[in-house]
Amino acid sequence: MLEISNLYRQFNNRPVLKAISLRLEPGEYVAITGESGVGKSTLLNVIAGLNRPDRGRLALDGEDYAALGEEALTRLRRDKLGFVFQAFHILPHLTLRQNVTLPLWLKGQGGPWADRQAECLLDAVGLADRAESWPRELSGGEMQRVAIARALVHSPRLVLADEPTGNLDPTNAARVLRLLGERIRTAGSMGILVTHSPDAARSADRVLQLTPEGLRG
Ligand SMILES: Nc1ncnc2c1ncn2[C@@H]1O[C@H](COP(=O)(O)OP(=O)(O)OP(=O)(O)O)[C@@H](O)[C@H]1O
Repeated sequence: MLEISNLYRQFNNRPVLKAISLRLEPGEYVAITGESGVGKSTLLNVIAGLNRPDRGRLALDGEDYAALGEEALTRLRRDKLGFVFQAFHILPHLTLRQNVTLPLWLKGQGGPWADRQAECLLDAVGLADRAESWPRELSGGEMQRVAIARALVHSPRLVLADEPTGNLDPTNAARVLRLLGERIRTAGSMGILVTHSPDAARSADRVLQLTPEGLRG
């Protein structure tokens, strides 16, 4: 379960996140929409433990972030989170298969089994025949699909996806949204999708609106 209560975060004395509360049960998948600059990416970064809140409680499966040092937070991120960033963060010196396998390597799960998981995910995002390609050979949308495959390969407890269909055509967007929803619901994990797209938001179970006053919906 993800529990967020009364979270605040400001930058240079300017409040960005104010009184944010959210509770996600296993198997739940929500979309967060809201105006540009309202703090959606900041909220995902705080939930990912990449950014500490100024106030408020944040706990994943009962583990309170405030009680975790940097090393423990890194471990939580590695073991329990799958993150699709707006700037994909695909490693240029690894092939697509290696990029997608990376979260499994980091958990100490390498070898043929891990390769098969990566191939399965690359297939699911329509890139089965590109496993040995290098990131420099990819289009923006292909890169985005690799990032989604990598975020899901280790069956994380919580998937955080920041505008994951921003660079995709309607067919691939629908494919990726279906994959995200299916994986989260069948694995009983949790998902937060940040998007400006009403179509993408509708693919989640609930749509929440981030406003300067908090999360509504
Ligand atoms: N490290 C930082 N230092 C200072 N200000 C920041 C920092 N990170 C974010 N902000 C500010 O916080 C506000 C929220 O940014 P954020 O990227 O979370 O918005 P967003 O809702 O995701 O926007 P968009 O929909 O345009 O991607 C912005 O005004 C941004 O300038």
